[in-house]
Amino acid sequence: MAQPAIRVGILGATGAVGQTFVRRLANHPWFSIAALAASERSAGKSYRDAANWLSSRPMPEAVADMEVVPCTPDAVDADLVFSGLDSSVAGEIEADFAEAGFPVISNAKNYRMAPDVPLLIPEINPEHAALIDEQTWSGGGFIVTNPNCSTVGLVCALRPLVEAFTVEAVQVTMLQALSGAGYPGVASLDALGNVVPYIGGEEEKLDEEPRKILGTYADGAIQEADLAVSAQCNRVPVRNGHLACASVRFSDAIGPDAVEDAFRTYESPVDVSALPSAPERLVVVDNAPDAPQPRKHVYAGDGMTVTVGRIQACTVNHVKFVALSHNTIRGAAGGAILNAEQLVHEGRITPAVA
Ligand SMILES: NC(=O)C1=CN([C@@H]2O[C@H](COP(=O)(O)OP(=O)(O)OC[C@H]3O[C@@H](n4cnc5c(N)ncnc54)[C@H](OP(=O)(O)O)[C@@H]3O)[C@@H](O)[C@H]2O)C=CC1
Ligand SMILES: N[C@@H](CC(=O)OP(=O)(O)O)C(=O)O
Repeated sequence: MAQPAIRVGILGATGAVGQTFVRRLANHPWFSIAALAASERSAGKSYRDAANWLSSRPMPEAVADMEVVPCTPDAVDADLVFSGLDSSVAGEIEADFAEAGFPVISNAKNYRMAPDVPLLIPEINPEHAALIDEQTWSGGGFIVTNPNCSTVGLVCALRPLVEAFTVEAVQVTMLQALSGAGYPGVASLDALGNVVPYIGGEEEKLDEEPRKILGTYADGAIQEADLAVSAQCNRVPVRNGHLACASVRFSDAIGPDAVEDAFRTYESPVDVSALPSAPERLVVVDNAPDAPQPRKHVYAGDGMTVTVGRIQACTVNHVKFVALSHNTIRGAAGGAILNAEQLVHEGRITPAVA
């Protein structure tokens, strides 16, 4: 299907996540970048001067000379906005845009657990988008969020298991990349040759977000999944890629072969061929004894596929495995762009009529 051109704004465009939005939207087949917005510190400057460009690939020419505008609805002329805003300001600014009638596709944590806000992964819970109809912003806009970057990898691996079996409990140890802390992030003397077993607020998000994502939509609300998750989160000296070392307890004695089969046969409820950012497979299994590794596997499916390996029987729970996801692509900007594609595909976002 030929898609109309949708003009997008990026809130927080100068930040680490904002730059990933810029890179992945620069040549997008449906979306064109119409506005780059950031704080008053950046507004009025060219994007080239305002952004401390972090990627090893060059800044797209088409945005380098665009003027950065403030994060206010009257300064942004677009059909939708992506938000890579710092969470200390995202709550208020995203609300202003929703009030002004914008679809807000947010990567920030502020509204994820709000009862009327979808916490969306199209290949897992596309029906949760119906929560948009429960939102009551005066200007008719809405907010849709994507999960925390560690939650994403874990739930993509859990979804095939929840569909095939009854999952009772999950114990997960996360090894999280430095890029998750943004730039400049963790001090080099803390990061180098070290592991920091604390990421503020992260374990709580992993305990609660999966229950909403894997929950059931009915009559304008989500019934959370009955599933206990206990997480321990560590910052490790890796550039990109969050590794989840998980063990799962089922209601019955499910073994590793059945779990591997569930990963291999999982079919997304949406037609992924219709969505430009969707990978062919949400989850792939790699049975090499030393897979998955951030350096070798993090760009599976252009950073949108989760790689699972080390699937084994567990003597405490039933089965254990390791799942790797790209934290700033599937776990942030790539996931948000995929959400917007799904909402366009469903007809919930359309270009404004001039
Ligand atoms: N890094 C990652 O892997 C992940 C990050 N996230 C989340 O994404 C969000 C952004 O993270 P990250 O990109 O690392 O953060 P950065 O600090 O790199 O970027 C923050 C952005 O917010 C803008 N901003 C800050 N204050 C204001 C303000 N008062 N008004 C308008 N804009 C403002 C900044 O603009 P300026 O440059 O002008 O200051 C910048 O564009 C956070 O909510 C984070 O928790 C989520 C998942 C993964
Ligand atoms: N806390 C995550 C990144 C992040 O900002 O998460 P959230 O989107 O939930 O605020 C990490 O450190 O890897």
